[in-house]
Amino acid sequence: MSGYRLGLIGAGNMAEAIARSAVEAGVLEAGQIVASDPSAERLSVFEAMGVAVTQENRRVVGESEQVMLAIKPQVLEAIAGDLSGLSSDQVLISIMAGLGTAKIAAVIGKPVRVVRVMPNTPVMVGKGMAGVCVGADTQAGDEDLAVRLFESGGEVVRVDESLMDAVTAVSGSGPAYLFYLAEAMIEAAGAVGIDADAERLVRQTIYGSAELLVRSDESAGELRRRVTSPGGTTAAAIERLEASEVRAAVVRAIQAARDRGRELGA
Ligand SMILES: NC(=O)C1=CN([C@@H]2O[C@H](COP(=O)(O)OP(=O)(O)OC[C@H]3O[C@@H](n4cnc5c(N)ncnc54)[C@H](O)[C@@H]3O)[C@@H](O)[C@H]2O)C=CC1
Ligand SMILES: O=C(O)[C@@H]1CCC=N1
Repeated sequence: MSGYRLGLIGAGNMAEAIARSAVEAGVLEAGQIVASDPSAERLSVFEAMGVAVTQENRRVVGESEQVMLAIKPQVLEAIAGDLSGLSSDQVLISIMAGLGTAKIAAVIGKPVRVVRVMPNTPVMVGKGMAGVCVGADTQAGDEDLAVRLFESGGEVVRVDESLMDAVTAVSGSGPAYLFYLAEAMIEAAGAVGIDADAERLVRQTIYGSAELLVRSDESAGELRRRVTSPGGTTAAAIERLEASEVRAAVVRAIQAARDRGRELGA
């Protein structure tokens, strides 16, 4: 085995964000990473970072201490043969939604030391949230590199694997719910007559509110109540949201995401 510390199978958006934050934080040097992807365009992005690149997944498996699966879950079966060369010395880190550690080992066809991580896209700006769990065949400390990688791009919480689909639904998919809200607020700003400044008003409002939520010791509910003067403008809006059962819709949406994760892993 040659000297790569981390081999990335799949050089897409998440792999790029993870490699960039690891290199920027000094967890790994670019020269300690190799990435494989069928897309020459994606590989050129990694090459520009100083990462070694290849279109052969087998080379990544053969030359890396730890291998990260950053492909779509639907691609795993097609590349199972490429992963059959994994040895008992290697750790396999998976960021794929849905697929459990036992399922991954079953598809590969032998016991594998699988560490499962569910990150999210704010890792691109160093503000990610990742859930981490380990599979049955791991050894003490197998998750250490994964934890350091994802701590370099935000925060890490260790969870039981039974909760990974739930974590995926809450924080993995979570950024999309907030972007959806932003889209709706920008549309609404237009509907009440604001044109050029709509994006700016909404982006800064979400950014400032997120920072307030993170920095404050108060609950989200209390922060909301402080904006909501009795009989005022916010109360009028919240009454309409409650009447539209938006809170229940969010619960159902997160349950649907959790259930889709279970389906992907079945
Ligand atoms: N996008 C997100 O917000 C999050 C995604 N994930 C998980 O991360 C994984 C990757 O997602 P993204 O980076 O968003 O997708 P992406 O589509 O940007 O990256 C996937 C990459 O895999 C490559 N690929 C396709 N077939 C391949 C093969 N046979 N061998 C090697 N590479 C191959 C594609 O060319 C692509 O570059 C997924 O499993 C997803 O569930 C996890 C958390 C958040
Ligand atoms: O939508 C997905 O399946 C992936 C997993 C979490 C975020 N994106």
